[in-house]
Amino acid sequence: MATFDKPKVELHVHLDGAIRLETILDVAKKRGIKLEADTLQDLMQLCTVYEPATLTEFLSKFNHYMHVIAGNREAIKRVAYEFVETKAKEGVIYVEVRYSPHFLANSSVDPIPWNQKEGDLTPDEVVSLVNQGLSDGEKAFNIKVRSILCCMRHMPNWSMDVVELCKKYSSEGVVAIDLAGDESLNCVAYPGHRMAYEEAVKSGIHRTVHAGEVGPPSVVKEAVEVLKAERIGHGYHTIEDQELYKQLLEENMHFEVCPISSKLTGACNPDFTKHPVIRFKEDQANYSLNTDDPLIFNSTLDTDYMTAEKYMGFTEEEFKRININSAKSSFLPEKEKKDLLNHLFEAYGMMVNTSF
Ligand SMILES: O=c1[nH]cnc2c1ncn2[C@@H]1O[C@H](CO)[C@@H](O)[C@H]1O
Repeated sequence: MATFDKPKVELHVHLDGAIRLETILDVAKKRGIKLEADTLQDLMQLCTVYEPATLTEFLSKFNHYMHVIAGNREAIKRVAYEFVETKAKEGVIYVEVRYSPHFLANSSVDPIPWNQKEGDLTPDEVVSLVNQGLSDGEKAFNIKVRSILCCMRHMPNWSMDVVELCKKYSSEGVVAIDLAGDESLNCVAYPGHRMAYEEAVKSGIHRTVHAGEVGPPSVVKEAVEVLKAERIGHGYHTIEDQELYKQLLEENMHFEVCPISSKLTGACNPDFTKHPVIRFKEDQANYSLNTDDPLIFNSTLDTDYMTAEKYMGFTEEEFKRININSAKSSFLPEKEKKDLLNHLFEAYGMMVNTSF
């Protein structure tokens, strides 16, 4: 039985970090792509981070399989659909899933990623395909799914495209923009990212930013002050700047916490009993628990919850509280947010809060 066997909300998970190993093998076979591993076991060995590494080492894992899925319409739709099935099985009733449309394209993207040959799949069509897969999954597995499009830290020239895609596909479930990638390479957001986030503010596109995962509190500050982030991806290192942390607590900033990820990317002390989320919990901060990249961490949402329970003193009450906060901090419109909250209140045996 799951650690917290009740409906859950997940806000921080990468679609391309949540692909099934079986699917990678199967698509590679169908497309005639030679992989460095041809059994599930070997592929897992290749793609998984087992011991605490660095964010850069972790990000290099994507090199082993992204070329299999990228550029292939059927595979992209399939991955999105299967993702929804996985989340439904984990007891998630609402999930916001993120990815970089450029990383899955092989046309109208410079440079073409993963050493692919140029083809005719644009980032725009990638978003449309993912939307179809997610929407088919929503119907089949009866959960609600929305998506977030990622800008990449090292690719500021893609960011304006990303915000335009957010605008274009807002009626098809794209709810926000994100900035992901290697925070340890460059900490200050390039003008390309800043311009994209300014456009997001102007156009009413919601904003989250990976910040303070491995980087210093100044990256979090920049995310909030310059990029106008409404949520912070990870944000662990915020607590090293007490003044900033206090300010964000007062503003009820939402932190998207990913426990297992934070150990294996080297973002946090590998001793879970010293994890910053314990401080978040003590301060009754606004945060969620998430998987981030379950393929690479060989994890599930339950293993993240289990970790929180076993090493961080989480109780059923806290799990309920954070899921309610996650729903409140989701990027759904107010009416849908209320419906989601009511669903949770009912499932948790709580009074429906009409004052919200
Ligand atoms: O924990 C993380 N920190 C920063 N970037 C990440 C993390 N996990 C995945 N990605 C990056 O986001 C891209 C789009 O989904 C992934 O391809 C990966 O490069």
